[in-house]
Amino acid sequence: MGWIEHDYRDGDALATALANLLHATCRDAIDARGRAVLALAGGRTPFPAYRALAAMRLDWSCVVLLPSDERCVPHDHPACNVAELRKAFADARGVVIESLTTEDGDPARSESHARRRLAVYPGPFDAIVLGMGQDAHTASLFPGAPQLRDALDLDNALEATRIDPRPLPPEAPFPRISLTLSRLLRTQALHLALTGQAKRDVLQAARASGNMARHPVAALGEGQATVHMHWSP
Ligand SMILES: O=C1O[C@H](COP(=O)(O)O)[C@@H](O)[C@H](O)[C@H]1O
Repeated sequence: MGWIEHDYRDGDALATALANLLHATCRDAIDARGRAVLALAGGRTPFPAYRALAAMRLDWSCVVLLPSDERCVPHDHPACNVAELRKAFADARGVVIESLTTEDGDPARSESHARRRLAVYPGPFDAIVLGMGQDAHTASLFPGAPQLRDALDLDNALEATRIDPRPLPPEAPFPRISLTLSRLLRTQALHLALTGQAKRDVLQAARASGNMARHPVAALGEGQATVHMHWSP
């Protein structure tokens, strides 16, 4: 649909603003439907916002969180996104945190597991928060992955897919499970959180090229939801 850019003076301001937006989203969804469902990126960037959100008052037993993507590692591995989400929301009593992977992180079993869990939440997400890597991947839609083409196909009815990044990113060299583009875009609100000028430049180049195979993040503009880009230096 379109992109709206929100610039903040620093990471704290970004975290506070994003946490306030997500809090309002959850409150409204709980009032309207009795439940809020959020999909949340892993990595490092959005965690200050998640921690700020977790400290807010909310009927957390009415909130469901799902990772946007996951590394295929055992759940006690330091690179596991859902383990980091569980830590960030440890004080949010009653919150339900779904996992896209099996406990052992086996890629094939995790892909089936993710599809089964997603089928429990057929409606649009109330909000999704995404991040972006320096290579323009978002969720785990990595340029060069053999599964990328199908994962970006908006007619693909599958909601989650295994992704094998090529080359494996050195900071997290694992196969992944990612929501597909069609599932990522089925959301009432779409937030993309970025820090640093280098990532801003990558996003600008991605949007200018529109080449989704090289810059998967550019595909976020393909849906009905406005992409709210939250950036701080
Ligand atoms: O591997 C991943 O990377 C991206 C970006 O992470 P960041 O640490 O640079 O913020 C993240 O959005 C994604 O969920 C994660 O699996």
